[in-house]
Amino acid sequence: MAQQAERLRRTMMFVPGNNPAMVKDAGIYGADSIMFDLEDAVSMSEKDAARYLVYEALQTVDYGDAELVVRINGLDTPYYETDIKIMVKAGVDVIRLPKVESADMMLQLEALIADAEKEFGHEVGSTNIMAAIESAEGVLNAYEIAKSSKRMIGIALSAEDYTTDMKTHRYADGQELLFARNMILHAARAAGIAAFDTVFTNMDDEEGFYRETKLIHQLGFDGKSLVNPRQIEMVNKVYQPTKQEIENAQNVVAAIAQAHAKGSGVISMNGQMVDRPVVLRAERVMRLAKAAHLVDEEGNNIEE
Ligand SMILES: CC(C)(COP(=O)(O)OP(=O)(O)OC[C@H]1O[C@@H](n2cnc3c(N)ncnc32)[C@H](O)[C@@H]1OP(=O)(O)O)[C@@H](O)C(=O)NCCC(=O)NCCSC(=O)C[C@@](O)(CC(=O)O)C(=O)O
Ligand SMILES: [Mg+2]
Repeated sequence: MAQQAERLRRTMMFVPGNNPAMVKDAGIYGADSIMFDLEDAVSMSEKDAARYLVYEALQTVDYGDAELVVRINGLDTPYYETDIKIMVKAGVDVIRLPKVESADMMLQLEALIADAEKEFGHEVGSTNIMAAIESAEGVLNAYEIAKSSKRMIGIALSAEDYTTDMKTHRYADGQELLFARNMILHAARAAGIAAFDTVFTNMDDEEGFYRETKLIHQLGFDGKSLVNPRQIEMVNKVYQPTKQEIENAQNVVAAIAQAHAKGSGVISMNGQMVDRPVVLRAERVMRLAKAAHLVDEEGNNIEE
């Protein structure tokens, strides 16, 4: 079972499952999660080929310590049952269900995954799941979806389909996504799972991508779905803690160590009581700093 809370998922990059070159090289770009797509990036005529290619790649290609996700086809298609079987057989880390509108859909997915885990001798419960919310109904049901299963690692906003459903489209200022982003964030946080923002599809608008990534980082999203490796570095930069944030986090971690050495649960720092949310925030800052190679495994600064 992939580490749920501790795992960083700043970048979850879509890789068209029917593109051999992209599937083979997907691991060289450093995305935290690689998401092989069997759904909307793959035409009807290529569905079997994509499934077979991803099945083979999951078992033969070395993707390093990236989390391996597959977006299967939706429950309203003839493909999803075979997608589930084959991806569980291949040992994928996470199955992402698109166009989710209810908790029942996640329970249906979970039952099919459990059957496949039993069939292929995998530990039942070892495959994580996540939901892509792509419609008004899905947004309104976000909380029930988020808490539908212990396997859930997160929920994601899929704004291309969502804005179509809302009879609008993507604008530069993102006002059309305000409600959906906040609903998905609050649902995920209330359910204790991760929240992922939507893809940004204009490859040439670096400024717009940076602005949108700064906004979703400020709102509290764990990360963003991506469509191109050129976007990875930008997201990692935005999620990189400042020197001051790292120093504060190092002080909190040192204060924890001192308190525990004295057998005390209460932590204080410069006379200020340090409570659980502060400790959790500091631990996340240290994980982000390690991922950005700013500190070593022990949390000590790495001189640039
Ligand atoms: C956009 C473009 C054609 C541009 O191609 P270009 O070739 O111009 O890109 P370049 O930058 O020139 O490529 C430089 C090098 O990177 C390689 N490379 C590029 N992209 C790569 C990649 N993704 N994975 C691995 N490798 C990659 C490329 O092969 C080259 O390798 P090499 O030749 O060896 O140098 C390409 O990126 C692409 O196809 N993206 C994936 C699109 C996709 O998956 N759409 C479906 C998911 S969204 C959706 O469904 C909506 C949603 O559902 C979303 C939700 O649910 O959240 C909703 O409703 O909102
Ligand atoms: Mg979509």
